[in-house]
Amino acid sequence: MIDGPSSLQSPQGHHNSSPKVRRGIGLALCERLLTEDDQIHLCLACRNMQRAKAARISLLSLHPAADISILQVNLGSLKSVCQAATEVKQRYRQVDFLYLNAGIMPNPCINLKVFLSGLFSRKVIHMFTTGEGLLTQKDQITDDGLQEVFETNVFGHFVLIRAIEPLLCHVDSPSQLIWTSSSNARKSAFSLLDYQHIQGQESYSSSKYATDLLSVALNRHFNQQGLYSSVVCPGLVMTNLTYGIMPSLLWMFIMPIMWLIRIFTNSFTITPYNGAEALLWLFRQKPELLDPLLKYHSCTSGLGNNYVESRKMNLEEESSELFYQKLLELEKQTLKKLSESEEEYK
Ligand SMILES: NC(=O)C1=CN([C@@H]2O[C@H](COP(=O)(O)OP(=O)(O)OC[C@H]3O[C@@H](n4cnc5c(N)ncnc54)[C@H](OP(=O)(O)O)[C@@H]3O)[C@@H](O)[C@H]2O)C=CC1
Ligand SMILES: CC(C)CCC[C@@H](C)[C@H]1CC[C@H]2C3=CC[C@H]4[C@H](C)C(=O)CC[C@]4(C)[C@H]3CC[C@]12C
Repeated sequence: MIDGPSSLQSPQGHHNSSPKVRRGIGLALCERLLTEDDQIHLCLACRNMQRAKAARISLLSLHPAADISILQVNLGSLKSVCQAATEVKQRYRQVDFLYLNAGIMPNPCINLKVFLSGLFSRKVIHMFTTGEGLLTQKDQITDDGLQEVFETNVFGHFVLIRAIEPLLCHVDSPSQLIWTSSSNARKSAFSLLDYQHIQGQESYSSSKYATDLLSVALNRHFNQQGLYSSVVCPGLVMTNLTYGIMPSLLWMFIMPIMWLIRIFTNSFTITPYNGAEALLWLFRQKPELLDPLLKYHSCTSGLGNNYVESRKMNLEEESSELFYQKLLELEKQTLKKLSESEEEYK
């Protein structure tokens, strides 16, 4: 099951208005998974059913015999997540792989001062690899009263996992959670006291660090029950997310520079196909043999060859446990509030 695989839309964002299709990492992953094994059953969990249907049709055009179903879920709404979980429990007995791919970076803004000073510093490659300190976002509050980036990128996924736990936990045949995190995840952007990132302007960076912490905690709590979690960084990929940072024309303009930078960094994967490398690699691994403290990076060499590199995450296991406990508490509160408001509505 894969959430956030759709992203089929015209470059302007007007659905169905243009035949030009822009793929995200999720859809590229689906194509690569079906090429790897066309016997699998794929369930695409998307917020927009029209885009989900278009994604399904596009996958079927390449793999006509594939078994693909769709499911509606908006990770920014707890009600929708709970409804989706109920539907999953009705449809399936076991989920072998859950790709937690959906993610947002709303209203991004580039800090040109940081960019220019980074350009002439020794940290220039690090800056291009991680985007550290270069981007700020304007977050908003969802109907559940939570920060949108936190709910969409972290908490919605967490509630979904918890709600379908029985389908994921089978000691005799392990299941895998695979999160699309980022090298933009930064410890200093995250605080346990403000884990939703209400106060700062780097909600994306904070949410991806939260993802890394959560994955470590999930391994500690669920490995013995046959559930394993890993995090991936797809590298810098041209998708709706990056086209939200700068207009396509500007990206086109700086593309030759990016090809040049590719000689010095392996993180400019650029295409969704390349970006999905580590996600696909994890599909082939025995989860019991993976180190929970590693992040798996999709890499593309200057000559365009894809490979996977693992790097140790900058986190402490105690913080991951504290964060996990905070999420459990928040889940209890928010689900209680949700059921109370549904009772009231009846
Ligand atoms: N592109 C990059 O350079 C990098 C991306 N990533 C991560 O990769 C993942 C995929 O992003 P990418 O393919 O680049 O970008 P896209 O914007 O193309 O894909 C994001 C996906 O998430 C879905 N989504 C967003 N909000 C919700 C929601 N509330 N409920 C359900 N689904 C939702 C989108 O659905 P819809 O189709 O309806 O918009 C879309 O399918 C993200 O987690 C991102 O943070 C990490 C590092 C770098
Ligand atoms: C002003 C221009 C001429 C050039 C600006 C370039 C920047 C906009 C981009 C340079 C590096 C990019 C990024 C690096 C890491 C990505 C990370 C892995 C992710 O998850 C989301 C996107 C990135 C932060 C991405 C964003 C654009 C850059 C900062």
